[in-house]
Amino acid sequence: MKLLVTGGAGYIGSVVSAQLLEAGHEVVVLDDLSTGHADAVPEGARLVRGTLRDEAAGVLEGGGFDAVLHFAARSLVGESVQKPGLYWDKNLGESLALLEAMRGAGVRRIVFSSTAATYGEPESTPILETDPTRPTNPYGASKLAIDTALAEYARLHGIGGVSLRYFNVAGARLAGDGGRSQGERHAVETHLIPNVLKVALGEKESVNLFGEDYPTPDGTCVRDYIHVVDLGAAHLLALEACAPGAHQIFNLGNGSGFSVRDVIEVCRAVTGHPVPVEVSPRRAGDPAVLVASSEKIRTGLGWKPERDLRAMVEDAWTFVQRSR
Ligand SMILES: NC(=O)c1ccc[n+]([C@@H]2O[C@H](COP(=O)([O-])OP(=O)(O)OC[C@H]3O[C@@H](n4cnc5c(N)ncnc54)[C@H](O)[C@@H]3O)[C@@H](O)[C@H]2O)c1
Ligand SMILES: O=c1ccn([C@@H]2O[C@H](COP(=O)(O)OP(=O)(O)O[C@H]3O[C@H](CO)[C@H](O)[C@H](O)[C@H]3O)[C@@H](O)[C@H]2O)c(=O)[nH]1
Repeated sequence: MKLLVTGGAGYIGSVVSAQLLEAGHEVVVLDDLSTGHADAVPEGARLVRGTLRDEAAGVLEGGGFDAVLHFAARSLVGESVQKPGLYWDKNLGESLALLEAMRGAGVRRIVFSSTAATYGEPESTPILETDPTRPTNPYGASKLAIDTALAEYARLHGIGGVSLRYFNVAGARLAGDGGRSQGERHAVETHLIPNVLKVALGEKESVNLFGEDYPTPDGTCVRDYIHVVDLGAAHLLALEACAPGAHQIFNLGNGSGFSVRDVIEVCRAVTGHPVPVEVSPRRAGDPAVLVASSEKIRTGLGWKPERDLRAMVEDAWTFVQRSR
């Protein structure tokens, strides 16, 4: 297939672009490089630099594209609380421009990066796709609005859409001899594992642990971590599953929860560094427990994660060491 990958210069989009190329697809990346890196775009993919609003229609029109994989977004929860307008504009507004561009060009399949943040504070665990969606911040609300728009474009314009609701994505794609590995390198890093690894690298003295008074076994937040390569495999299946006129939603997590202390322990074991911890107050808006039921994608699309938390930390650790 000929595919447009929005956000393909970012962490997840660059990994999935490499997997798509490996599977024999043709890839064009559209990215404004607001948080991505041109050199993360894998060899063999063409990069068009620009926003969805400015460039999507021009790229898609007459381009012979079969489908779009839509990763481009602003995704810092804290920033979204400070600047809700930016998140509505950049996430919902630019996604609507993309959907209109697809409609104009007759491209009918889209796989979209949705998020666990659409659920907000869950009522029960593990979270099912049918559970209530009550986002607690503008980031999650803007992503939920895009899911809703996709359902309308499916119903009214015959688009085939799949929303994948990622839980906590981690790890890296390590390339073989001479190839370029891809992983997380955000200028503003809020995610737990890369922040712990910065301590192991000696770039930070200690890791902040945001809250140890949660109603969880060790008092720290519990999350469901998924390896970025397993996540990518789900995109290939989702692409095949796009059916005109239907919008489907699947959770994407490994289905087991690890506390912040568990994660730090695994990082200590992998790096051999003691990783000092500084306990700080809770981070605003963090739910105590977020664990996915991934039954629907396992039975519906035959997806199965193959990599555990230790593999995620090992690959992220190899990546950051190679990137120094
Ligand atoms: N990382 C996670 O754990 C996680 C969890 C849930 C959902 N997601 C979603 O997955 C997607 C990818 O996340 P990531 O961690 O790779 O983020 P990232 O910031 O590394 O990648 C996003 C990419 O999109 C580009 N971009 C942003 N806005 C754009 C626009 N309007 N036009 C063109 N390009 C634009 C950026 O330059 C960047 O390259 C996002 O949609 C995010 O919301 C990520
Ligand atoms: O330096 C840090 C960073 C994080 N944490 C804690 O570690 C856990 C995981 O935090 P991350 O920032 O790594 O991930 P989140 O669970 O906050 O975020 C993930 O889920 C969100 C939905 O809730 C969004 O989808 C987001 O993009 C995705 O990365 C949280 O309890 C957080 O408080 C720390 O203690 N110290």
